[in-house]
Amino acid sequence: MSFARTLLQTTRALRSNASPVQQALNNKLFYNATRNYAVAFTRDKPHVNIGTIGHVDHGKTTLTAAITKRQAEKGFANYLAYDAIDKAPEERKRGITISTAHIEYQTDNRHYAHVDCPGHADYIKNMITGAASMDGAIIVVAASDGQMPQTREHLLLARQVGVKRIVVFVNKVDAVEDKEMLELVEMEMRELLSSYGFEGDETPIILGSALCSLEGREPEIGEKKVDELLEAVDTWIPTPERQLEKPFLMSVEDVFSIPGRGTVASGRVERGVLKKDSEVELVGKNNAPIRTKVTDIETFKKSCDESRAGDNSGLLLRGVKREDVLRGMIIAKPGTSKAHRRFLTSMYVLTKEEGGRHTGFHTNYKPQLFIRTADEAAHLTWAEGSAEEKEDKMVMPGDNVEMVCEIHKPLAIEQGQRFNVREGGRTVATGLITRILE
Ligand SMILES: Nc1nc2c(ncn2[C@@H]2O[C@H](COP(=O)(O)OP(=O)(O)OP(=O)(O)O)[C@@H](O)[C@H]2O)c(=O)[nH]1
Ligand SMILES: [Mg+2]
Repeated sequence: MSFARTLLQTTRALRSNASPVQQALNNKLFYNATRNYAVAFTRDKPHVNIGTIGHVDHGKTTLTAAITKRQAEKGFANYLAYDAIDKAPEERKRGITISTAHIEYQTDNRHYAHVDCPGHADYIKNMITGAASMDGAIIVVAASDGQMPQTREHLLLARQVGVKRIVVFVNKVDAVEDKEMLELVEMEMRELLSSYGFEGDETPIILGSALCSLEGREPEIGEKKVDELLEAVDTWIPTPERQLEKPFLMSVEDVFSIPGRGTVASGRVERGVLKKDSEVELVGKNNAPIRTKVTDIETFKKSCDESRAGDNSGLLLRGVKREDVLRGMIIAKPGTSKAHRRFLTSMYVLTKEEGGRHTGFHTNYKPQLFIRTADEAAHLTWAEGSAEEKEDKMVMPGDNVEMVCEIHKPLAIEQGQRFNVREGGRTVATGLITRILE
C-alpha cells in the first residue's frame, strides 16, 4: 500500500470512531476519488487556501458541497456530498461540524484547498487553526437571519490570522420573499467588513442559494451563483506570495503513526521548501529541539519529493516516537528557530459585542494563548515599572494594552507574530508579539 494511501486511511481511522461500514464507505469514497479525479496534486496552477466561515447553520457545509458538485461537473473536483464533508459520526448526531474538513478542487485558474470551518461557538478553537491556513475566505451569511454574532467573530478572527480579502455569499435567498431584506443584508455586510478593516465597498457579494445549487433547482439563484462565487474568489482573492526563499517552517497540526513506517506530523507549511531526506528540528514544548530527518513527504494525498510554503503536508519523521511530537511544535530547518517563554505584546481586548468578556481583568490574568497551531497556558502582567503597574490598572473590554506575556511551555515564536487569547471557550483578546524577552 502506498504511503499516501496509508496516511489517508490512518488519518481517517484516527479522526473518527467510524463503524466498519462507515470506514469501508470512506475507503470507497477515497477509491472513487482517486479514480475519477486523477488531477492529484500537481503544481501546474497556483495554489490557494480558502475556506467557509460564518454563523452556525447559515449554510457553510451546504455551500462547500455545492462547490464540489459544480466543479465535479467540470472535471475539476470530486463531488463531496454534504454527509461526506460533515462526516464524523459525533457530528452527525449533533448536527454541527466539529473537526474542520479539508477539501480540494480547481477552477480554470487555480487549485484550491478548502476548509469547511465549524460555526458553533464551542468549536471556534478548531476554527482558529483552520483559519490560520486561509489565504482568503468565503463568509456565508443567511439572508433570512443577516449577520449574527459568529459572523462578526469569524471576520475578526480571519483578520487576525492574516486573511486580507473575503468574498461574501449571502445564502438562502430562496427562503426570503422581501427583496429589500436582501439589500439590507448586503449593505450591512459592507459596513461590517469595513469596520473590521476589509475593503467593504469593493468586496464581491454574491446572493444565492447553496441548497438550490446542490439540489439542481432554480439555476438562476443556484448553480449560476456558485459559478459567480468561484469567479469572484478567483479574481478577488490574490494568489499569495509564498515565502519560498526563507528557511523551512511548518507548524504541527496533527500527529499519527503508520505501523511499520514511523511517525507522521502534518500541517501547513508557512515558509521555505523542504526536500525529502533533509534534516529538520522539532522546536517548542520542550527545552531542547529534537533533531530528525524527513524520509517521506506527502502533499495533498500524494507522495512527493518536496514540500513548500502553502502546502498542507505530512512529513514522515525518522526515529521519532509519536508521543514526542506534539501539536503546536514547529518543524524547521535546523538552527533557524528558537523556543521562547516570555515576550512583550500589544493586545486588543474584545468587547462584549465582539464576543469578548463583559468585565475587565487585572494583572496576573491567566488565559489560554493560541498561536499558530499551539495553545498554551499564559500569564499576563504589566511591564515592570510601567505606569499601569504602579496604578494597578484594570484592563477593560475594548482596550488596547501593552503587557508582558509568559507562557507555560516554550514555543517557537517571533516578533511580529499574531495570536489569540481565549478563556472559557471564547476569544477575549487578540495580540501581536512586539518583542521577545526570554
Ligand atoms: N432554504 C435554504 N436552506 C439552506 C440553504 N443552504 C443551506 N440550507 C439549510 O440550512 C441548514 C444548515 O446548513 P449547513 O450547511 O449545515 O450550515 P453550516 O453553516 O455548515 O452549519 P454549522 O456547520 O453547524 O455551523 C441545513 O438544514 C441546510 O439544508 C439554502 O440556500 N436555502
Ligand atoms: Mg457545517
